[in-house]
Amino acid sequence: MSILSLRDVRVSLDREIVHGVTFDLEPGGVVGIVGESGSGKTLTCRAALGILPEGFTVSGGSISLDGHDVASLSSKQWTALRGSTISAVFQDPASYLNPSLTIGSQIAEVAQVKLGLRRRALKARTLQLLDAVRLSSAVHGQYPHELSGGMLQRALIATAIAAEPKILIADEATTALDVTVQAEILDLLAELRESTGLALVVVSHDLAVVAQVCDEVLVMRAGEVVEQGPVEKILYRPDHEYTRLLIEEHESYGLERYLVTP
Ligand SMILES: Nc1ncnc2c1ncn2[C@@H]1O[C@H](COP(=O)(O)OP(=O)(O)OP(=O)(O)O)[C@@H](O)[C@H]1O
Repeated sequence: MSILSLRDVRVSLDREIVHGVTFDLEPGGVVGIVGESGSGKTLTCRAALGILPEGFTVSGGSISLDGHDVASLSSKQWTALRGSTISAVFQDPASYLNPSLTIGSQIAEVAQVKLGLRRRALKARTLQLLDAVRLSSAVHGQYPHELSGGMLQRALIATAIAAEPKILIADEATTALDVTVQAEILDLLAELRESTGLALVVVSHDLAVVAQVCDEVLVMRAGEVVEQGPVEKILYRPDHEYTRLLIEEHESYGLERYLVTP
């Protein structure tokens, strides 16, 4: 059974902005959403997370999260699911971490609130999470300003997976990082998928990012899904002119690295 299922999801403010998104995410699967800025990728993710900005509503379609129709969830039920079933990391990790608390205490706080762990178990879990995101145990006592951008994104991923969610949404999570660090973070996400069965939704304007980690891709433009299918199909035999344009744009900086001749 799909762990996350969107059926013709529409998001509106005073007018409809996202015009119907449909996909199924299986446990351990990876769905990518690619498209230019403003195409509706983030709003789609926020709808799935139940955190649409003020004034926005899911105006059509349905979202099923771990078997629950989210339209019927109370805010208390939503809060319980967020973190422990579905979690997210966004661009600019520094703004999601508290500058005055150590990284260890911020990871521990999530594990404490969501898993109810106490002192010793909490410390063990925090160190295990740092190890899972390939950060040394020294980072436990460090503050956000002491870490590089790549390390901050790893720390944020550790907080996002602290309560053992089944789904992680990575929305432009590697965009601000240089290419090498970006590849390392994508490798980390792939590793977590392998080792924990975490299902991923990877959002990027960069087709190369999506090609590296995804099974299925949705190509969005101006709130519409213009094309959708297995990553090999989209990369090798795109039907839509806009997808071909995205591929051409990216060939200049190395999309071919991810294209394995079938
Ligand atoms: N808080 C907001 N208030 C008003 N309009 C918004 C808000 N958030 C998004 N929008 C509008 O909704 C549309 C879709 O935005 P969304 O953030 O989903 O796009 P995106 O594909 O994720 O783009 P980006 O890559 O720039 O984040 C855009 O046209 C944007 O202007």
